[in-house]
Amino acid sequence: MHSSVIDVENLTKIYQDVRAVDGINFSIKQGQCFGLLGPNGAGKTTTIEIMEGIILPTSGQVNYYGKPAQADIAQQIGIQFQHTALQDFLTVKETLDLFTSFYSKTLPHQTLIELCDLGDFLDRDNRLLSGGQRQRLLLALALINDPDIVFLDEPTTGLDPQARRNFWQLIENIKANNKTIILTTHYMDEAEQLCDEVVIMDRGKIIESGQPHQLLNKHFTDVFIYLPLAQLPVALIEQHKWRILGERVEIATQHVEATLSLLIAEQVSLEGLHVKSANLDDLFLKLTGHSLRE
Ligand SMILES: Nc1ncnc2c1ncn2[C@@H]1O[C@H](COP(=O)(O)OP(=O)(O)OP(=O)(O)O)[C@@H](O)[C@H]1O
Repeated sequence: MHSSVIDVENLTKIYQDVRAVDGINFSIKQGQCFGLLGPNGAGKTTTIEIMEGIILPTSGQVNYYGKPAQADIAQQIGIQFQHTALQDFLTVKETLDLFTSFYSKTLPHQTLIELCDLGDFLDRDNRLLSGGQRQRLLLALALINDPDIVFLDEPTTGLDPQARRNFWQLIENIKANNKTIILTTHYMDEAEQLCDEVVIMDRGKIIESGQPHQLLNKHFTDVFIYLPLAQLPVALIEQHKWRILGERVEIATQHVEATLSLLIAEQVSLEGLHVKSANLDDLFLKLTGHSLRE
């Protein structure tokens, strides 16, 4: 059996003078949540639309289970698009009925309702759904044909923090069913929470790839300790990199325990102390020199 579900090989897409995707390669394994990250215009949507068979590449190819994707790939995958128009004047339940009629093989409605937590608003008109409810319905529609591979294109953009976290739980539920998930997102906390592996794209190229925590360990050795400025620990700053940020001092250390022990030995108050490791936002900034949300 072929070990990866999807192999993207030397994929390139050129629009007039724009190399939207520029010779990228990656593989996705069964059951992984795979993140495609990058700023606006990096080439993420173009890449997943080629993978979904919606647009053709200029060169290169996408293999599913070791073979070039066939024309009927849409029947085997599930897609949650960024901007799906839902039919007005239909309820959530009627929308499930409508989409069920498009496929020969479908999941029972009760399974979809439980998996995507639709029970509270089944009889509500699509136009009256909150942002989070709408995304949950769109997720159910992406799962309706019980696909093994699910594409989620920025599924939590525009949701409030609570709705985002609720949605993450649904994605975890889908992962637990051994589905392979391809996720694009602007939110680095989301990628860190959900993705087993990520590729970071910029200007059509992959600039880094791997497991989020491996990437962070590879690129960052320092952990940051923050203290109120009034507690500026003189003994400590002699031995560490540090800088003042407004009302706080930031101390960089590679040995958190030793640094904290030193603080305690110096009888520095730990009131208001905060410890932070680098995250994928920091990594992106380091790799590209600009922030992901610019
Ligand atoms: N149909 C098209 N014709 C011409 N240029 C295009 C077309 N589609 C995309 N592009 C260009 O290709 C580049 C990559 O776009 P793409 O939408 O894939 O980026 P993205 O990473 O998905 O961005 P976003 O996060 O904003 O969705 C951009 O410079 C974009 O302007």
